[in-house]
Amino acid sequence: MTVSGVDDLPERTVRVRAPGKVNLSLRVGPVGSDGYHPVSTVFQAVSVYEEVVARSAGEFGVTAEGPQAAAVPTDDSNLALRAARAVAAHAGVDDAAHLHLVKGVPVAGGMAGGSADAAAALLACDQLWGTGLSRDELVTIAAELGSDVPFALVGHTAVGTGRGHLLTPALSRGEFHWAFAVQDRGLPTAGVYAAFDDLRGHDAQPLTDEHDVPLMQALRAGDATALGAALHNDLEPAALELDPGLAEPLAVATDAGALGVVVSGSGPTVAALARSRQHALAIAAAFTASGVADRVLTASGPVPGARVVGVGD
Ligand SMILES: C[C@](O)(CO)[C@H](O)COP(=O)(O)OP(=O)(O)OC[C@H]1O[C@@H](n2ccc(N)nc2=O)[C@H](O)[C@@H]1O
Ligand SMILES: Nc1ncnc2c1ncn2[C@@H]1O[C@H](COP(=O)(O)OP(=O)(O)OP(=O)(O)O)[C@@H](O)[C@H]1O
Repeated sequence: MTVSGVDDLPERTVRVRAPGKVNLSLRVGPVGSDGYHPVSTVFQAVSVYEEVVARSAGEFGVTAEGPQAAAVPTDDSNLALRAARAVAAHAGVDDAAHLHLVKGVPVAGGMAGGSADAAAALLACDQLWGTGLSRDELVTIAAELGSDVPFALVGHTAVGTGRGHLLTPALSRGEFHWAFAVQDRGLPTAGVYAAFDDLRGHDAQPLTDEHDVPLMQALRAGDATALGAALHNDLEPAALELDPGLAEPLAVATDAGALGVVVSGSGPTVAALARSRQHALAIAAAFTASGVADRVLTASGPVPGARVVGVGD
């Protein structure tokens, strides 16, 4: 309801939804002097969501709900809180906000759940405080928070270069269906990159973009079979080195007829590409029946990036 004379006031509660991601391809070059690895990656946003509810408050704070909420830090290291503070600092806002996170994306699962929280918090606080930051300003702040945060803002399908933060939208036709094997145990992203260095050492090849031509063609054609054959993750051997049990969900998905199966990002979530929504449910059932996942999810992609889904008192 709008009350005459106060409709210019910033709203007191803003709800934003942001998606998790799968790296359809993730190619990693030799580590740079800044400790980061150059990557060439193709992101797809999938219909597994984080929701952030931001409301005006006397001081900054964060709470979380969801199956793995206990694993989410509520101190200043929380990425959503850091995003809110970054908006306040950037726009010179004196207000604070409380953020409530409804977590649907696995925590420390390689699907960028914390990054989705950060992207959602950026958008929510911008709206809450009426700071009116441009898309470019939001993307710049996002890249300072983490390599995966810009993609959670943008969504759909995109090629990521640099640390993964420099995005170019990519064409994709139709809808792809996924089943995910989720583990309660997480894998630390920095640890997986370090294991990659140990395995590849100085043999990591400089990046070229020629490897992903078949994958990009498959996306443009909406060809799930070709996409399945083109899935690739340079971090997968490192994730398997740290968590050898991941071989099991990879094998179960293959046996269940997945078109392709890959560790998602830095893992440990395993992503299986299915022929249809029904087939995704069947692969998820196979994960459950064989006891190789603590939890299963099914989803489709691509989907849009962070979006305001509710504003109120
Ligand atoms: C594995 C991916 O999810 C694939 O999209 C990303 O590369 C990780 O992105 P992220 O979780 O947003 O990672 P950040 O928070 O930026 O970095 C966490 C740590 O991962 C390592 N890191 C991250 C990105 C990158 N291109 N090279 C790296 O070596 C660094 O040790 C860094 O300190
Ligand atoms: N809002 C948040 N939600 C979850 N974890 C957070 C959050 N903020 C900070 N963290 C910390 O970051 C770590 C990684 O969390 P996240 O769920 O983003 O991992 P991820 O999905 O593997 O990330 P990525 O795929 O981007 O590498 C967690 O273990 C936790 O300590």
